[in-house]
Amino acid sequence: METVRVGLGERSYDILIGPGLLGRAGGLIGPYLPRPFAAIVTDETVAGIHLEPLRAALAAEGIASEAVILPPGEATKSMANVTLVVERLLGLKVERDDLVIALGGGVIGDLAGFAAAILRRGVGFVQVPTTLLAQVDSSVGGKTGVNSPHGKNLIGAFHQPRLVLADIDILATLPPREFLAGYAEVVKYGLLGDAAFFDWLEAHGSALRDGDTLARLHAVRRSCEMKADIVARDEHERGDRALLNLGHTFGHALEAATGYSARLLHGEGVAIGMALAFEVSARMGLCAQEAPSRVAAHLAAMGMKHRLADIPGDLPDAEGLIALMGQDKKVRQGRLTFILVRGIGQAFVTREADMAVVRAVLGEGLAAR
Ligand SMILES: NC(=O)c1ccc[n+]([C@@H]2O[C@H](COP(=O)([O-])OP(=O)(O)OC[C@H]3O[C@@H](n4cnc5c(N)ncnc54)[C@H](O)[C@@H]3O)[C@@H](O)[C@H]2O)c1
Ligand SMILES: O=C(O)C(=O)C[C@@H](O)[C@H](O)[C@H](O)COP(=O)(O)O
Ligand SMILES: [Zn+2]
Repeated sequence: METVRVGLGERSYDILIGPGLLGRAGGLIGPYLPRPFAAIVTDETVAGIHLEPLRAALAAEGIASEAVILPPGEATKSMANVTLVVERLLGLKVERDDLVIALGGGVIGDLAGFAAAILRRGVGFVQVPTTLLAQVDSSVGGKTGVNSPHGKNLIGAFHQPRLVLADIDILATLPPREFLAGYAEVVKYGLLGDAAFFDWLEAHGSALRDGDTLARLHAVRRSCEMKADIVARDEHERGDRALLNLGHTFGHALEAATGYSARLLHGEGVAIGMALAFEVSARMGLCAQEAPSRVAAHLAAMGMKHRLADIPGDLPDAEGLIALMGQDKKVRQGRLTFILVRGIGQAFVTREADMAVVRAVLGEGLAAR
């Protein structure tokens, strides 16, 4: 088992990464519980595979548990479900000092974390991420929340978990499409700040995809190290943390345009958004033209969606997509913020993107559909 520490003063916590952690959950979570009880929030798909092993591991250490089970999918991340979860947790008499366990992907982690943040004005929670995306990204850093009809993640709170348990073995049951969507956020770390990690992913991405445990362990650990470092520097996204949003200004607009449906998973939108951010950067003369080609080549080699043409069904035109970006949380004084690049591993945050270039890149991508 490896440990990555998120250094946030009195809100610091450990990310434990390794195989077989779910079976040890009772022993690992027990020390954080004031009484032998935990409430678990999960979704139907994850519950069918991993809930009973978790409950058995807790019971083995004398910890009783109750579960709240939601439907799977991005549409679950709504205020209606926050209300439902909070009311169920209150019904279970979850106390201020109890812990909520989020067992699932980013949808469950974001929603359960937000429910914990507002329950009795804040109870603690533990992340047990079950997707690659959640292990490398959403379970770390304390961004919790849900979508609004106005846009992605617009309602939420910063609420750090007390502990993250990333069991690598759990990824064995993840469908390939979900694995690749999570892999987009892994690639993001290389592209935003670690060119050597991107080199490593080019060499080992297929082994990782095909189930190599050591490769998965390395990718999850390196991703968590990078995220922990950025979050410790800028917990509330006043500056550098926005680097973690590489590809997301585009990606979130695409998710809104596809109705938060199975047409486009979050990670798929991020992969396409990163390819667009690299293309915009090259056209603005910020980076060499080889950079977007290299990014697109790796995403394609992994079998990932990486072009607007890869999204099924209708999409708004370029103006429509730019209008959707208007609700992005990084908008300041009406100006869009983009994460652009000077090369692989050299991302930066800017409000000076050339909107004519953005419009042209979107227009060409849409025309190729
Ligand atoms: N808070 C953050 O910092 C942050 C970071 C990145 C993404 N996110 C959010 O995360 C969400 C996406 O998360 P996600 O990609 O994990 O999606 P998800 O939570 O919808 O999970 C993907 C699908 O896989 C299923 N699943 C989960 N684990 C499984 C397993 N081990 N075996 C089989 N099936 C399994 C789920 O039931 C679901 O159908 C988005 O809402 C995104 O906005 C948040
Ligand atoms: O942790 C962060 O900060 C991120 O930006 C990570 C992203 O991968 C993630 O999708 C996050 O939820 C996006 O945040 P938002 O503030 O743009 O909604
Ligand atoms: Zn993301």
